[in-house]
Amino acid sequence: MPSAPVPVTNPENPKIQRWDDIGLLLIHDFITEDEEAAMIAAFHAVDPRLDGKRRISQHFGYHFDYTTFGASETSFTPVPSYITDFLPRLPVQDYLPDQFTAQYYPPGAGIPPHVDTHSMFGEALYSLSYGSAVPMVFRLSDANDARKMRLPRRSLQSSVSESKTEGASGTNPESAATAPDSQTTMTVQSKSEEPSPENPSWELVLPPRSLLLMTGPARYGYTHGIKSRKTDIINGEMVHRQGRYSITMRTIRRGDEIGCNCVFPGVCDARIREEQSRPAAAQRMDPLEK
Ligand SMILES: O=C(O)CCC(=O)C(=O)O
Ligand SMILES: [Fe+2]
Repeated sequence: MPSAPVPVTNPENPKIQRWDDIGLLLIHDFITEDEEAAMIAAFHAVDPRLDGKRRISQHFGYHFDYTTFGASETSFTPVPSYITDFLPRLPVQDYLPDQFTAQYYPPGAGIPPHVDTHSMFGEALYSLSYGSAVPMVFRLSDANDARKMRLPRRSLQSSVSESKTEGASGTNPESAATAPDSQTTMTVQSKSEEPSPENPSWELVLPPRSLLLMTGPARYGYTHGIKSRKTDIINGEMVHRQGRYSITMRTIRRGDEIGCNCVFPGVCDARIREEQSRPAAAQRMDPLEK
């Protein structure tokens, strides 16, 4: 798989790498080793499991509501200080995240490629990595992703693959993979039946203690995911996966802010809702449906 496009590194601060054309920013050593150790201890004080096969998630702040696919206004878990302590260091300070998902990936676990919901969350989407490095796979979305995001949910459920492989779902992983009440390995088609993607995917290694910020195309038009596998090739060397942790941080949109007018309508939940509420004849004429 091709490696990531070459970033620009700020000579005054070599810890910061930017891919400005697609809206990605990676800050190395965003947290200290002491902070990392405290965060891992805090995670396992709540849930001691280390050796399962699946991701384990802990939610803080406003919870995700699986019926509205937005934030729940009634269900709130106080945000621990190990998170609030680093918020003043985030690169975007105009608005701060208020929804946090801490996840533990046992060695081998991944997350299907997806685009996080556009309409319900602000542009800045963060992933803080700790515990160990993992390659994140990015791919500019294509017509196949757009098609999959338009499949009725029931048909997604009924075509769940027997193979239990994680397939590209091009949707929010909260619905496809982490929802406690949904099947965590749901896939639309088995991999062998998948049409080849039009756009190449590439991997970006997320080192432990690094902060990834996705904005613009990286946030709205690219899918991101982590392959489920036991080994990775990192800097040309085969490395056995170790337990990895991440905190995904999002800012909930409320009231009039809910919606999206991005330039990636194919994978935009706001556009899909709009299309699907149009009369059937107008839907048939939609160029995305061709
Ligand atoms: O674990 C990560 O770094 C990313 C998780 C993710 O993509 C998500 O929760 O939407
Ligand atoms: Fe995501």
